[in-house]
This record gives sequence, structure tokens and C-alpha cells, in this order.
Amino acid sequence: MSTQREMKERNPWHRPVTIIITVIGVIAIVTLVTVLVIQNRTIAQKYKYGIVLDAGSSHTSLYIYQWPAEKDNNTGRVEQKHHCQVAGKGISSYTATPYKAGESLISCLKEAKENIPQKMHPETPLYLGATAGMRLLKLENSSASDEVFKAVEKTLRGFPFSYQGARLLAGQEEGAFGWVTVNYLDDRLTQGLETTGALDLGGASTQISFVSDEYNGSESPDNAVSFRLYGYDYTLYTHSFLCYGKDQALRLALAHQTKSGPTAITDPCFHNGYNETRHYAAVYDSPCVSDQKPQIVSETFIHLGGGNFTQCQEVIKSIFNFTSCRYSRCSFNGIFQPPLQGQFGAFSAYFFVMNFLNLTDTSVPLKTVMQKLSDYCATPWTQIKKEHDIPLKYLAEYCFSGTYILTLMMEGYNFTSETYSSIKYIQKIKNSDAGWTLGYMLNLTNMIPAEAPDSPPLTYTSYVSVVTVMAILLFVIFILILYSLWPKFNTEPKII
Ligand SMILES: O=P(O)(O)OP(=O)(O)OP(=O)(O)OC[C@H]1O[C@@H](n2cnc3c(O)ncnc32)[C@H](O)[C@@H]1O
Ligand SMILES: [Ca+2]
Repeated sequence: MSTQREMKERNPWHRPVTIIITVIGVIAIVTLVTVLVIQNRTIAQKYKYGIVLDAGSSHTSLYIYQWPAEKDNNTGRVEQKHHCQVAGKGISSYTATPYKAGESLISCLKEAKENIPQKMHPETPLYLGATAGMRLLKLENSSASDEVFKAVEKTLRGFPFSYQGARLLAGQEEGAFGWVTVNYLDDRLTQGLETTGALDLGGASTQISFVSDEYNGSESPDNAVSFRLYGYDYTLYTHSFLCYGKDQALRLALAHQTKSGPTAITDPCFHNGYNETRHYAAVYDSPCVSDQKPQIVSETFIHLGGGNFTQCQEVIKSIFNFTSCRYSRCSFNGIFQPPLQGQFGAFSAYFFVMNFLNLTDTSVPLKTVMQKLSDYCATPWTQIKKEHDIPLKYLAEYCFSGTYILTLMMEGYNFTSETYSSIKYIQKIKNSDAGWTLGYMLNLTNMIPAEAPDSPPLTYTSYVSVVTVMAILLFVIFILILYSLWPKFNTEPKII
């Protein structure tokens, strides 16, 4: 018994004062770590928002982006929070009733209000960028394009967001911001990695943008866009071909086939058995083809399908001009293009079309891809209609669009059967759509710094771990010091 008591007396852990110090110490450590974790998490959960409307030639889309508030002007990930597709056609189709262009946007803007916390509305920037449809309308009828912009602006100003303007994007901006989006989402810019080229196929225009070691902007300076991002310099080659989006390219192909004003054509790019009556006025109602309109007697022509891939390729080749080039090298229509370099991401209609055709795998040899497309084009229209339940307008055009995509890439941009595999058909990267809108917003909100921001030396997890370990260590040292200094603790008999 007495030995037990002695041991108890000698062992400081049985003294109330030691127990109290230990409990207080543990509480202090737990509090310290909890405060650290909660403090950091609360900040991380606060988001900021931005809205961009992509007023394309075929339709308008609204995108909401969000990013952690404390990562403003930093490398923090901006991500797509919401996408809303505006019902109906693009804003450039409302020339007769411009106010309807504004009204068409209301339901998506209401969705945006619901998707962004109310208190953040006034500080959420709202942008609208219009592309090739409005570029064509401006060429055709500049006051009509002004009216559409006015109507759209009126609607946008009626919402509680921070309206930053509705404007026409230049082709170079459209191409360059698409490239920024792809490389930002792939995290290539902060690391200074080799960048990915961007291929965007819209309804009215198409863009190609990439970095080439052989291009510094001195040859054909109009195609150069220079950036300094996160401390790295880039000189980007970019070109936007107006009238070479897939809808306008189809008009160019139809114009080529109806030059002489026939009453019927057999179009190899449409399926056998396809038979539609088309109005000349409707086909030629675009500045891309209006000057080619034949002096005709008939108002309409019958558009028949021929279902022949090789002949379709020939028709499509004829819409490109390869004869003149005043530079060291050209893509088509006398436009300079440096040698292709690196990987490419092909999005928008490149993806829609190749995905429908099950041809997005670019590791498949180009020859096989062409054979599959050729088989698809040769399939009769009745069979195609039976096999797919999608709107007939889209369905009828996949043979044309697929052939156009391959011809544009191989003949237009000079991809080869070897370099075809450097293309990836993409729709989204990490849940955000590939397209110019994200790059546009990052630029206008100054969210990509020119210089690499100072990053903390430790990651958040390492930071919390180090602080925890150090706190425990200090506490143990404190107890040990206390134990060795406090005579009452040390009850062992002294041996003299
Ligand atoms: O860039 P611009 O030229 O202004 O045009 P846009 O922005 O309206 O063009 P999109 O990329 O949205 O679409 C390109 C084309 O793809 C078409 N498209 C959209 N969804 C499609 C789908 O699921 N299948 C086939 N085509 C589709 C659309 O009608 C256009 O002709
Ligand atoms: Ca577009």
C-alpha cells in the first residue's frame, strides 16, 4: 500500500495541477487547430461571380463563372457554375424586330439571378460579346446591327448585375480568348508548359489559334496577338475566317453548285433520297454569297442528295482559294499560316459533329475515319431518319459538316494523316465549356496577372500540419520544463 502511495506521490501525472495544465493545453491545441481550419475554410467558401453572354450566329448562350473570393487576381481556378441556352436563334436574326433580340435573353438572365446569391448581384460583372452573325449583319446593314445592340443593352441594364457592355468581338479576339480558355483550364499557363492550339468552328466563322516557334508576328502582323501571362511571354498566331463557319460554308457550297441557276441539283454532301425545295433568296441571303447570286428565272431549286463523300470533298475544296499567297506559306484564301505545332483542341461544332458521327477518337487512322464518314454519307436518307431521333435540319447536314471539318483541317489548315492525331475533339475541360467566353472574362476582370503571383511556400494542408505539430511540441516542452523546474513535482529522495 505504502509503496503504491509513494509511487503516486512521485508520479506528477497524479497531481491535480498537472492534470489541469494538461487539460488546458489540450483545449488550447484543439482550439488553435480548429480556428485555423475554420478561418481558412470560411474564406475559401466565399465566391465571386461573372456572367458572359456568347451571342453567336446560331444562338446565344449565357455562362456563369465563379471563383473563390480570396483568389481574386491570383491563379485560383475560375470555373463554370451554370450554362443557359437562350431559346431561339442568334441575336442577328432579329433585324425585323430588334426588341425581340433583347426579350430573348430574359429567361436566361432570370436563371442567372437565381444562380447567384442576391447580395452578390450588384458586384457581378455582366458582359455580352457578339461574334460572326453580328459581324455579317454589320457588313450587310450597320444600322440594323446598332438597333439589335441597343435592344440587347436595354434588357441587360434592366437586371441587377454590373453591366459592362455589349460589343462585337473582333475575329482575333475570338480566336485568342478561345486559346486562353483552353490553356487556362488545362493549367498550362501558370506552369509555362507548351500550349495547346485552339480550333473553334462556329456557324458563321471559324478560328485557328496556336503558338509556333517559327512565328514572331513579323510576317503578317495582323495574325499576331501577344500576351504576358504569369510571367511568360506568348506570341500567338490567330485567324478567324468569316463565312467559314459550318452554316455559311454550306451556303458557299450551295452557291458553288447553283452558279448557273438550275432548277435542281444533286448534292453529294446530302444523303441519297434527300429532297428539299429551297428558295434561291434564302440561300443567297448572306453577305458571304450574295454577290454570287445567279440571274435566275426560277425562285426555287430542288436540293437532291447524292451521298458521295469523295465528290462532296471536291465541292468543299472549291470553296477554298489556294491559288494566291503573298507570304512564305498560307492556309487558304491568301491568309498566312505558320507551320502547325503541338496539340490542338477542337471545340464547338467540331465536337458536335464528330461526336454525333462517333469519330472523336483521333488515334484512329485518318484513312479509317474517312472510310467511316464515306459509309455514313452513302447511307440512304430514309435509313438515317429511321436510326436517329434528332431534328431533321441537323440530321441532314452531318455528312456535309463531317466532310467540311476534315477538308478544312487537311486541305485548309494543312494537317496531315500524321498530325491528325494531335487534334483532340473537346467539349468541356474540367466541367467548363471550351470557347472564348471564359478567356474574355479572365481578361476583362484582370484575373490573369502578367507576372507569376507570389505563392505561399506551403500548401494549405502542410501549413495546418506544421502548425499543429509545432503546437503539440511546444506544449510537451512546456510540460517538461515545468516538471523539471517545479521542486514539488520532483519528490524523489535526494542522494547525497
Ligand atoms: O461562332 P459563330 O460563328 O458566331 O456561331 P455560334 O457560336 O452560334 O456557333 P456554335 O458553335 O454555337 O454552333 C456551331 C454550329 O453548330 C450547330 N450545332 C449546335 N449544336 C449542334 C448539334 O448538337 N449538332 C449539330 N450541329 C450543332 C449550330 O447550329 C451551328 O451551326
Ligand atoms: Ca461561337
